Amino acid sequence: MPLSSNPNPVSAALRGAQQHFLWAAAFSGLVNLLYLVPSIFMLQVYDRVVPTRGGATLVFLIVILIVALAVLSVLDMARMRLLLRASVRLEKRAAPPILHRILGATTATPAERSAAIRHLDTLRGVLTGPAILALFDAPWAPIYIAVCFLLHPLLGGFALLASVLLAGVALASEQVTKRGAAETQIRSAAQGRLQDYAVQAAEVGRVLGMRGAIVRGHLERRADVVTRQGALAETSGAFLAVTKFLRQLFQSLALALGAWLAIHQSISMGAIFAASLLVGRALAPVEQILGSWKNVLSARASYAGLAAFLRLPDATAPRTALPRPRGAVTVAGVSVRAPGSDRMLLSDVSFDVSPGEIVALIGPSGAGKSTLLRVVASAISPDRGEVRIDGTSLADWDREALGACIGYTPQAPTLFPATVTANIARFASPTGDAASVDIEARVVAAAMRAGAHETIQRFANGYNTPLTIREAGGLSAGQRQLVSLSRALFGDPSLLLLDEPNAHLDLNGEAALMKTLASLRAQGVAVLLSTHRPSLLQVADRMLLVRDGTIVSIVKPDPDAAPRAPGTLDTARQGVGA
Ligand SMILES: Nc1ncnc2c1ncn2[C@@H]1O[C@H](COP(=O)(O)OP(=O)(O)OP(=O)(O)O)[C@@H](O)[C@H]1O
Repeated sequence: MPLSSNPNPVSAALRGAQQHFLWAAAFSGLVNLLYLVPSIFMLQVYDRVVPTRGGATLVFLIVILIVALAVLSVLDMARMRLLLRASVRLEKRAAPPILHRILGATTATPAERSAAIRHLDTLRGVLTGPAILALFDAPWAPIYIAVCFLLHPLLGGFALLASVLLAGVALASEQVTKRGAAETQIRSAAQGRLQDYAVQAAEVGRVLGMRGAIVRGHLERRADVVTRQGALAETSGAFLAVTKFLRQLFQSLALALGAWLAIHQSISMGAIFAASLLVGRALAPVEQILGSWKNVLSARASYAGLAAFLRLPDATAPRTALPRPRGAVTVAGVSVRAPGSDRMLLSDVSFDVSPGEIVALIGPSGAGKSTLLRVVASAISPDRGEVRIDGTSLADWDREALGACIGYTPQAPTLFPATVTANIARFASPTGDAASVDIEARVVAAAMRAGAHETIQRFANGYNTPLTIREAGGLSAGQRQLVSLSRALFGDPSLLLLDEPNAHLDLNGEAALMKTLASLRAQGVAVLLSTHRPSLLQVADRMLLVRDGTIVSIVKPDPDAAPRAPGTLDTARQGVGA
């Protein structure tokens, strides 16, 4: 499916479900016409059956009533089913591009990402909730008012006035609660995210005696949200109470007006009760809409939120297919600004990495090494400048195709809650037994190259060990790094981007990594890595010293120099920087 052909798949999906909405609207018209039947029944019973004592007429009227009410129920069910289908269609058409965008939009904040799918769920829920039925019923209120006019112009005028008054209350409610509802929703979502994070960080909080302070912070934010929600519920509750009061009053006043008109022999006895029923029916949608106004508001906010989210640039949108890259990297004048501020994390950085070359980024903490690697990996987009792979700008590569040829280990080895094999294979799905065997063989080969094979074999279920969401996947930091490295080497990448790949490795792991890097270089793989430990520099062809977001010098290691001992990187840095 073309994921980027339509910038807003939600509106496209809703437009695609137009037929369903049109039929639901048509059925609503019929349903609302049939709602008139009880009023007509009452009119006929009072005006025809009682005065004439016509038993046969009564039976006939009852049969008509039963048939009409049965048809009404069937139509009601049919329109509900149509709306259900529209919501399924929305899920099918909008969920895939939204999920792709959630993972693909490089400029989205975590809050925007997690809100996006919630917005879709809210919209889907509203499509099958009471609010939409009330919205479908509302346009038919004029029918009842028109019938009231047919009974007597005064009754019609009264029904019209009552509807306008109730609609006014609904509009006032919307105006008063709109801003508060949006603000409460934002604060409640932020509170939820902070709470989730605190759960993940509970261990550190407990050990460092921070629990009391963390709980206090949560309670303050919760109290704020609860107060706002309470105030909102109070306001909308008051509007709902006023609406209920007015509707009941208007319904009874309609009866009184009918009686007065009957006394003056302007209408029949039956019309008294029919008028009351009709006015009640005309006012019901207003009350229903007000009762589910919160849902209508959140649906509107969700639609706007999704539309804004879908306008964010998507680096992973499919592009024209290009041949498999050789891995030649060109970084040209790249600058990156800290999100939401003017602070430069990278300023006008330029360099290149050739196939078969190992380039190491070194420099003090916070210098910008990880940021640079993330830009080259296309995890974030630069504010200025560009990165080209084999001469083609990253923006023009198909990210899925390019990603399959890149090996990347982020600074924190992020693994997924799945088996070790699935993690290393990047969730590659076999389409037959042979393909399955092939994937397993490639997973083992990647793990062997990363020096992770023996370690993985010692896991409880070897390569089939499922990693969990909690407790860092159930692996030690070094084990996670080995699995992350294996994943980077899966699929014979032509470009390796390794952010401190040896930070948690023991001496054996580090030696295996150096051997693997040397052999990958011989195979023509381009490697860009960052490290604080000197050992990896022994295999580097060039070192770029990064400081304050710029490359301050480029150094080629002296092949005749004695191997550096651990801990001598700072001295080396000072040397290269001089
Ligand atoms: N998401 C972010 N928002 C704002 N500033 C950020 C963000 N990520 C990183 N930075 C800032 O960017 C600068 C460079 O960080 P980066 O992680 O690239 O440094 P590094 O050289 O990799 O450091 P280290 O060696 O400690 O890993 C730091 O000053 C950091 O505070």
